[in-house]
Amino acid sequence: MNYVAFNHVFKTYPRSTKAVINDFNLSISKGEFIVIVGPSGSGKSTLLELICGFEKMTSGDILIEGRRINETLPKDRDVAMVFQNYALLPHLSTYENIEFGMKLRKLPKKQREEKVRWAARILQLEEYLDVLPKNLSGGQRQRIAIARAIVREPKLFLMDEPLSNLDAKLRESTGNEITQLHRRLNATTIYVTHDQTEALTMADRIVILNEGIIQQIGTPVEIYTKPANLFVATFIGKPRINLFNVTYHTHHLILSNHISLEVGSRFSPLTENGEYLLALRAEHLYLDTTNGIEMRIQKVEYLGSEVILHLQKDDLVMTMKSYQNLDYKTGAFIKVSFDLAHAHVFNKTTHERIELNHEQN
Ligand SMILES: Nc1ncnc2c1ncn2[C@@H]1O[C@H](COP(=O)(O)OP(=O)(O)OP(=O)(O)O)[C@@H](O)[C@H]1O
Repeated sequence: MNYVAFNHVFKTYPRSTKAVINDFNLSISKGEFIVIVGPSGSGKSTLLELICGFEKMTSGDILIEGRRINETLPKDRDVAMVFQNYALLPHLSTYENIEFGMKLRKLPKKQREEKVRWAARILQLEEYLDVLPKNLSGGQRQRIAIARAIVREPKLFLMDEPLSNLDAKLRESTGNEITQLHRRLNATTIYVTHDQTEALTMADRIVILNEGIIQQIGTPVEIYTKPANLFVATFIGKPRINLFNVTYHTHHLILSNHISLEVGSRFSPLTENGEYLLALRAEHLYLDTTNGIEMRIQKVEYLGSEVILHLQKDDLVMTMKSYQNLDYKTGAFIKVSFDLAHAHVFNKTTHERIELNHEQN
């Protein structure tokens, strides 16, 4: 049985004609960590509000353990939310903040204490139990918010950009803590972010949302290596995937500048003289002094273990990642070739992925 299920969920806000959530369908297994990622305004927060019950669906159903929760009051839905701004009570200590919800639910004092101590141990908050939130770091405050959620032992955890107020270093360590905590508690989680790196590093499965419409559902590897459409290909991956307008002609892809790339039978699903979008990630370009296209280095981004080169030849621009030679100079010329075994092709009008023959090169 699906642990959580969304069936044809729609949401249109009053006085609006556009669906902010448009036919959302998703089944989640118990213990899964689902990351919903999309740009600003894609409907991520709205979706969480529908799950909590803070907003009402226009149509559709949400089920938890097979039970329809459409009409269930927010307080009875058994979901716990962790917000980006922590939402801690400023006049209460760490201990009291973690305990607060249990007090409201009138749990016996002894049980409350056991749970606070358990959560504080897991989230390494034991030394801060008497401290007020204002005297703690952002990372510690977010850990209190998570502790407060886990003591509820809810059926479902919802996390709304919990790392977005933290600096880069804390974001990484708190992200790792959330992943480890999830493994330890096996808590079913829906985590919302606009950050594709968080999605790739944390998720069991990613749901990519744009303008309220699911673009793709898949594991991080599936999403990265087989983007379902142009939106997914360009939204996921850093630097942004290279895009080229191409025409397919007698086993060749013709780029702008009339550059012609010979391609094998892998590309045979393409129509003769058809126009397509070719997409290739920066790590799939390589130095090729014999047959490469000569490009000028416009900019060098040195990242320590790798370098990103911004290359140009007339109206052809692309980025290339290099891991071996890191000593490149702006203004120099290099010759590069494409590793077409990793290329993606999209329909120029619908932007949908076209499956190539994967076995052959
Ligand atoms: N209460 C509301 N009334 C009317 N429109 C709303 C309301 N809340 C959100 N919207 C609209 O719904 C769309 C989706 O907003 P939502 O906040 O869910 O997106 P989001 O992906 O969470 O964005 P962000 O990452 O910026 O928080 C936006 O166009 C927004 O303007």
